Amino acid sequence: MELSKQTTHPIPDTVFLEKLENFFSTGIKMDLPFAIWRNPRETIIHSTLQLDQESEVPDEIENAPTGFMVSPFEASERHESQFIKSDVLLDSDLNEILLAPGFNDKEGRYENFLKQYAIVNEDKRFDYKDFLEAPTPFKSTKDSYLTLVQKCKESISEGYYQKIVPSRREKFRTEKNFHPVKELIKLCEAYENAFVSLVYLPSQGLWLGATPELLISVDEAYNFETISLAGTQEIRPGFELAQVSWTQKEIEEQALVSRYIVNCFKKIRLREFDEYGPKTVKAGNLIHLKTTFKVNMQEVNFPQLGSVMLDLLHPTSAVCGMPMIPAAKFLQENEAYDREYYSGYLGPVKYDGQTALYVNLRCAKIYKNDMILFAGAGVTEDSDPEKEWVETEIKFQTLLNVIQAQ
Ligand SMILES: C=C(O[C@@H]1C=C(C(=O)O)C=C[C@H]1O)C(=O)O
Repeated sequence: MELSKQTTHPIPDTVFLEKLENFFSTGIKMDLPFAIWRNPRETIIHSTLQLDQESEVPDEIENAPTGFMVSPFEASERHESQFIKSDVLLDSDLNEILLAPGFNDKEGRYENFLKQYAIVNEDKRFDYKDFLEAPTPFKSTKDSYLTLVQKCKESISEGYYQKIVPSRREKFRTEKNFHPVKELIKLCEAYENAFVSLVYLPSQGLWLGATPELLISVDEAYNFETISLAGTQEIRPGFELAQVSWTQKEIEEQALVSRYIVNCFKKIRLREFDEYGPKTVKAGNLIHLKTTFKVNMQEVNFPQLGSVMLDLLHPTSAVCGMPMIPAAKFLQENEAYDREYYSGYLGPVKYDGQTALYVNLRCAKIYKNDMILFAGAGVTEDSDPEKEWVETEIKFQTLLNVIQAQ
C-alpha cells in the first residue's frame, strides 16, 4: 500500500475553512471576542470565542481558566489586557464547533451563537467589512522616523540609555479579495516557525500577525522557556544560514536583551537556568540572533515562574529599550503615536496544559479597506538612521510578501 505523502504544513480542508470563515463572521457580527491561531511548527489551527464581552483578566496565568491572553505594549484606560475565555472552540483537528466542558448555557448564549452562525452561513452577502471602521487619518513620514532615531542616538550617547527601540506605523490599502481568514492561512503556509494569529477584541479591533518572538512559555511538564531575539538582516537570494555574519553592533544589541533576561532571573534569585545560543534563526523574510533560556520549574521549586517572569520581562529590551522604565518614558514622549497592541503580547493560556505568550510583532490592525502595519528597530549608539528605516520597511514585508495589499 502506498502511503500518502506527508507535508510539513498541510492546508486545512475546505470544509474546515468554510467553518472557520463562518466562525470568524459570526464573532464579528455578534461583536464577541475571539482568537484564531496556529502555534509554531504545528499544523492544527485553533480558534476560541467568548460568549460575552466581559474580560476577566486572571491575576496569574497559573490560576487562569483555558483562554487566550492579549496585552497592549502599555496598559492604559484605552487599551487594557484582555482575556478571551474559551467558551466555544473550533479546531482543524476535531473539525466541529464545541461548547467548553462545564459551560452552563442557562442564558441561551451558545444557542444564540449557533443561531447566528446558521444565519451568517446562509447569508451570501455577508461582508465582515460592514462591521469594521475606517482608520483615523495620521501622518507618518520617513523624515520623522529618521529624526526620532537620531534623537534616540543622541540620548544614548548622553549616557541615559543603552538601547531604545523606536517604532512606526504605516497604512496600506487591502485589495478587494482580501479576507482576514484567507490571509491567516497564507501566513501559516508561508511561515511555519511563526506564531500566526487573528484576534478580535470588541472596541480594540481586529489584529493579524505572524510573530517570531516567544515571550514566555510553560508546558505540562513544568518547563519554562523564554528567548532573547534581536539583530535583523534580510534574507537575500542564494542566502545560506551557515554563512551569515553579524556586526559588533548587532551582537551587542542582542546581548543586551539576553542580559536583561538574566537580570530578571537574578532579581528572583534564580540561578539554575540553561542558556542556548546565540544562534542565527530564520523568521520569514528575515534572520535574527536568538538565545533560548530554559528552566525546569519543578527542579527549582518555582511553580509561579511563568507569571513572575511575565511581570518582569514585559516589555523586554527587544521592543522597548534598556533601562526599561526610562526607555518606555522616552518612547511615550517621543514616538508620537499609540502602539496599542503592537509589541504587547498574546497567546493561548492553559491549552492542553500549555501556555505560550508571544510578543505581538510583524502584525497589522485590520480596518474596513485598509490595514495598519507596525514595526520597530533596536537603536544603539552605533545605529545608522537610514539603515534602521530600511529595517522597519523589510519588517513590513514579512506580512506584505504574503498578504494582498497595495
Ligand atoms: C521591534 C521589532 O522587532 C524586534 C527588534 C529586532 C531588532 O531590532 O533587530 C529584532 C527582532 C525583534 O525583537 C519589530 O518587528 O517591530
